[in-house]
Amino acid sequence: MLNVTVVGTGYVGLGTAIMLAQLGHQVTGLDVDARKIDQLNLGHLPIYEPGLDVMLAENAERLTWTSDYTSAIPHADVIFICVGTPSLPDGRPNLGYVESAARHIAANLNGKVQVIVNKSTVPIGTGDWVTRIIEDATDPQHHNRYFVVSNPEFLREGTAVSDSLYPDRIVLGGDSVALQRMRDLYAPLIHQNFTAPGHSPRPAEYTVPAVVETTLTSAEMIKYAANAFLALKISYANEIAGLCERVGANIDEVVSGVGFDGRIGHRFLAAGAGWGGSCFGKDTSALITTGQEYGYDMPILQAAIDINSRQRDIVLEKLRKHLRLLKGKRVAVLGMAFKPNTDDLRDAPAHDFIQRLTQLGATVIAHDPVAMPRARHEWAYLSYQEAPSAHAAVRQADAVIISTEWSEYRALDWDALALSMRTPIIIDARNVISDPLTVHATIEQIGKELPKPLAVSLGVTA
Ligand SMILES: NC(=O)c1ccc[n+]([C@@H]2O[C@H](COP(=O)([O-])OP(=O)(O)OC[C@H]3O[C@@H](n4cnc5c(N)ncnc54)[C@H](O)[C@@H]3O)[C@@H](O)[C@H]2O)c1
Ligand SMILES: O=c1ccn([C@@H]2O[C@H](COP(=O)(O)OP(=O)(O)O[C@H]3O[C@H](CO)[C@@H](O)[C@H](O)[C@H]3O)[C@@H](O)[C@H]2O)c(=O)[nH]1
Repeated sequence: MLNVTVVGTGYVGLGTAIMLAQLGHQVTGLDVDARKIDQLNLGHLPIYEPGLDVMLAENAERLTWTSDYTSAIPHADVIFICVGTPSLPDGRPNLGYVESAARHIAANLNGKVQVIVNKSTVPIGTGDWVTRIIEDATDPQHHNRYFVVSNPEFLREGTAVSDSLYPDRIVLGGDSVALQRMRDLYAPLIHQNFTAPGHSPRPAEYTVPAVVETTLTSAEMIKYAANAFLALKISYANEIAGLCERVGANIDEVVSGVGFDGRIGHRFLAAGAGWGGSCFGKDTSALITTGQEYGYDMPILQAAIDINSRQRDIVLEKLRKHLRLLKGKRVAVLGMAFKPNTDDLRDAPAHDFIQRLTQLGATVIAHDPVAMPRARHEWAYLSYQEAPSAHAAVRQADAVIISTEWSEYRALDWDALALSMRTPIIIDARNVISDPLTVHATIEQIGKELPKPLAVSLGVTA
């Protein structure tokens, strides 16, 4: 058992802290946001992440929450930095939170061997920079006792529990002494000999994670290269989807046929409204700006970003094709979170849809199964109305955009919903309607040319 402190209790910090407690470690979670710490001390999770609340309760005796660096750092064998690194306007990550965390950590180190782990996604070279911050602030006699490691995080929101407990790989970059401590820390995960929680059992096909040990620099690069490749894959699927629409092919059939090639695979080829979230946009931009700093263009990544932005325009164009003038129209937006099973609204396509529709004079009625309370604060500057259910959002609407593929939207009786609309125009930007030909509505999906709609009761046809 090791003493661990996790600095930053957002999506990654919470996942990390609670996972490490599940492995048997004694963990302190630290955040400067006192409201989050108060909530955690009451046993409440400040984010929505399926299964994490149960794991928090199950491991309560191994978890402590605080905002106080002086009590959280000195006793820790391993200190994780999990603070945010949001984009600056020029695309570079804002390292102010990392710097502040590093300075506070440095001021409270204890002179014994301690490992500081960068889990935040940080530009290449940040590990060395954090080392300098620590060395500048500490007694030179102790410098050979403090080690900085890069251990990037690969969890996805919505599946953070299983991604943390059953990862594909653990990437560890740094000096050999520090990596030995990291292997000790992760031993139950590496050998998969911890007690798995009942609500997230080990998947039958899962064995053990690969452990990839590298230099600090390579570990930092692995994180960006992985995210950029996933973003690229989705943009590629969206680009092919556009051509499918023009030549009469069907993207689902195309992806199915392409993905059976083991070199390509089926995952991350779902065409739709494009990628959102806090990572892909930020990390592709960061990689491009790193390239620029070294005089090296990265045109493939720029194309992935451009295609992703165009994809949001394409969704709105599909709407305007049928609705023409938006002024005075009532448009329902189903799904506000950037993906299902999270309340995270960062870079969600729905944000752009709501903003642009209201700018064009439409009234927007939005619904999300879990993200509406968060949107009330974070999107307070947008003018939309909330609906208590998907049914209520769609009733008497002139059109609906499905912007997030929540399973509850897949399960809706779309034919009945279409009947409740003023004009049944459905822009299914996530291809959730499995049998569009049975719905009496004008339906647009991504990457498919749908036959003419069934007779539409209120007269709008394609
Ligand atoms: N969200 C994801 O799915 C994901 C996955 C992998 C990697 N990452 C990376 O992990 C990092 C964290 O992302 P996140 O989504 O958890 O961010 P987040 O915004 O949800 O959480 C960051 C937390 O850090 C706290 N914080 C800021 N400055 C602090 C300081 N000086 N001391 C203590 N706490 C401080 C904030 O109050 C906040 O609670 C980012 O670099 C991100 O790119 C995120
Ligand atoms: O085939 C696909 C798969 C995803 N998406 C979209 O892509 C975005 C990102 O989805 P996902 O990757 O599942 O969610 P994140 O939680 O953002 O996770 C990504 O970003 C994290 C932060 O770096 C990494 O840790 C993860 O490995 C990486 O998958 C979402 O808007 C999805 O709707 C698609 O459009 N098509």
